[in-house]
Amino acid sequence: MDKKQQAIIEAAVTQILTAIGEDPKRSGLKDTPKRVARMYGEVFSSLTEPVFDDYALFDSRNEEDMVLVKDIQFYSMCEHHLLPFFGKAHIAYIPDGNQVLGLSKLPRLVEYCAKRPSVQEDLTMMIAEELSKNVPVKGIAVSIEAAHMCMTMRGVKTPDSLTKTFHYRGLFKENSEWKNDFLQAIRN
Ligand SMILES: Nc1nc2c(ncn2[C@@H]2O[C@H](COP(=O)(O)OP(=O)(O)OP(=O)(O)O)[C@@H](O)[C@H]2O)c(=O)[nH]1
Ligand SMILES: [Zn+2]
Repeated sequence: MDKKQQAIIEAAVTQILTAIGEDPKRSGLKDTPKRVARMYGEVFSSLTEPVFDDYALFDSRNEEDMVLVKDIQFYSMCEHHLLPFFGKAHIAYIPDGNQVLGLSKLPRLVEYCAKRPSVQEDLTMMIAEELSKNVPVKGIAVSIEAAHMCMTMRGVKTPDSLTKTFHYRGLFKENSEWKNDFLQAIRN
C-alpha cells in the first residue's frame, strides 16, 4: 500500500472516530489513524502486492494419490462488516502425473487469498482456482471452517457457531470415493 492510500485511510479513520463521538486528538487516539492504515495495509496486502506465483513443483514417485495439507490457520476480513473471520483451511489435490507442489506453498497460497475482504465461500473457491491455474492436477478439494466475528461479537451473537464451506474440482467432484476420502481425512 502506498503513502497516498495510507493518507486516505488515516483521514477516513479520523472522521469515523469523530462520528462515533470520540476525540481523535486525545493522546490514546492520536496515532490510531496511522496504526489502522498500517494494519489495513497488512490485512488487505494481497490487493496491493504482486500476485502470489511461487509454485515450486518437484518430481516425486506419487502415482496420482491424494496429497492433503490440513489445519492451515488463516485470518481474513468479511466483506460485509470488515470484521475478521478466521479458522482453518484444508486443501487436497491429486497430481496429474508425478509432479508435486512444495508443501509450504499451500499455506502461502491460503495467506495470499485471505488477505483481502471476502466471504468464506469465495475464499474457498479462490484457493481452488489459483491452485488449478498453476499446478497440474486431476482434482482439488478445499474446505474451510471458520468463526465470523460479525456473528459472534455483534448481530446474531452465536459465539459457538462454526461455518464450514467446501469446493470440489475434477476427480473429487466426479467420484464420491475421492470426496469421502477427503472428508474422512479432514475429520478431527
Ligand atoms: N454467505 C456468507 N455470509 C456472510 C459471510 N460473512 C458474513 N456473512 C453474512 O452477511 C450477511 C449480511 O447481512 P445484512 O442483513 O446485509 O447485514 P446485517 O444487518 O449486519 O446482518 P446481521 O449480521 O444478521 O445483523 C449476514 O447474514 C452475515 O452473517 C460469509 O463469509 N459468507
Ligand atoms: Zn460479516
